[in-house]
Amino acid sequence: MKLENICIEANQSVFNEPLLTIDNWSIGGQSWGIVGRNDSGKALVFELLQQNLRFSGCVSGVPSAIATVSFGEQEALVARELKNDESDLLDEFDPGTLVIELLHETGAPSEQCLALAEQFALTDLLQQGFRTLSTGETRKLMLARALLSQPQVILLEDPFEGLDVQARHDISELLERLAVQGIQLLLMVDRPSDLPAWLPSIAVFAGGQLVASGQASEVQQSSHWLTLNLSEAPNEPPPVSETATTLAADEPVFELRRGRVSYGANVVFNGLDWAIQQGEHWRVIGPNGSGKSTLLKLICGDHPQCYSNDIRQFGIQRGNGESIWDIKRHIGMVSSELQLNYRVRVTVLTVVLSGYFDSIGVYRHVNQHHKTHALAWLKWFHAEHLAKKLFHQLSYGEQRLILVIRALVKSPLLLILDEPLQGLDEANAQLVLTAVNRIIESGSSQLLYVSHREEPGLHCDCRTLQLPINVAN
Ligand SMILES: Nc1ncnc2c1ncn2[C@@H]1O[C@H](COP(=O)(O)OP(=O)(O)OP(=O)(O)O)[C@@H](O)[C@H]1O
Repeated sequence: MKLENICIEANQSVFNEPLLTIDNWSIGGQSWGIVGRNDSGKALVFELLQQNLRFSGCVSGVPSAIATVSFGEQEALVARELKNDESDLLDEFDPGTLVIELLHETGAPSEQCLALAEQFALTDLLQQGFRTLSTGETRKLMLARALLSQPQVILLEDPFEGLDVQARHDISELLERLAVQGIQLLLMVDRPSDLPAWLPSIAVFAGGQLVASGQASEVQQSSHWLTLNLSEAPNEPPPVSETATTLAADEPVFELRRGRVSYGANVVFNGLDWAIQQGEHWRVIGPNGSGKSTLLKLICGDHPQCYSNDIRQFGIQRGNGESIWDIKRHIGMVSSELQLNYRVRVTVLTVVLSGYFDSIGVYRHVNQHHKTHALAWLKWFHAEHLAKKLFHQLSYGEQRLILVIRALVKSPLLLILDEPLQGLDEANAQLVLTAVNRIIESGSSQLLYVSHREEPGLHCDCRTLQLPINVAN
């Protein structure tokens, strides 16, 4: 493959800088790592190779059998599933297309589907609906579908995000074997540390240009682009509001007694006794599918089994007539599910403002104080230039950053960050960690942090809850 004299223009205004220019990139037939900041233009390379947008210049030698594993593909599948959602007709939750059907859709023979399901630890989930899968399970399914389509080239956007340590290792090994067998992989990551060591070549994007490309070892040694651009956190503290807790001194922030969530015979957790006391910060860890997001949904009041559990939080015993908003007003939350569900057509500023009201979109009067404060947060994250843009037009990483800001604006009593750095480049990831560290120092929020990665930049004395927990009755 070869790209020559490429220019992709921004379509809003002739005065805009081009979104991406590439003078000459001989991709050849080998595999590449592609790296760059969230706004570097690197994601457009995938669009270009699939001829999904208008460009000038020459793209040659692109094989016809290309498979893509990206957040965009995942969103498209989620949208398709939503369209087919029959929950209203059935008057019960529609779990969506079965995993086995999604594998068969690729046209691959049944035995191949089953063999790949085995390889991706999906065998136990074959009869489960797409909408019930955990984040990591969904990522594995997307990869399996891509492989079953017999591609010559696979475009992979952040393929390791959301995977547990074992799955990361297994899938990296699998991709390496595929590359050796001659399937060409273009593997895009936001953080240079995520580039697998076995990739023979690396291309670096910055400011809408291809700035370095070649043999991995040479680019890594010579390219200052891989370490540069760690924008400094602002000197001034983030605009944290003071929140006074109204809880009695011995009241836990959250308490679950003998917690149990199950789907038919499938028990996610059982006998889980756990409390977040005032002043405590927690990390919840565990492999894909171990129940981390399920637990967070119990805390946020978003899980149907909230009421069959013994939960006390923010001074309220659940099930005593409280409204969901009585719970949510104490919580600021980021998760992949929230990002997938934030589908209204609104500006970035509106998304940030919706953090004050715990809503998707804003349906209440917004006062000037809220606006000024939201803009101060955007400014702190060097993101004020995004304020008037439409949220759904941002890159995946930019969207994640905006949702983190949305969770922070009201300085919630409980700050729940479920993989907050997914899709963020190194600079934005460090900014988020700095903000979280400072919020914790200020004592305004208690942190509940979920991630498969160790983040040395998070300076927090966290207690750890390890899932799964399944204590027999
Ligand atoms: N409606 C449902 N029916 C059957 N199983 C379900 C349903 N909803 C969730 N599950 C299963 O419950 C398990 C726990 O899911 P959860 O999202 O809590 O895992 P997780 O620990 O957050 O995983 P990840 O690290 O991949 O995000 C998963 O195996 C998932 O497939």
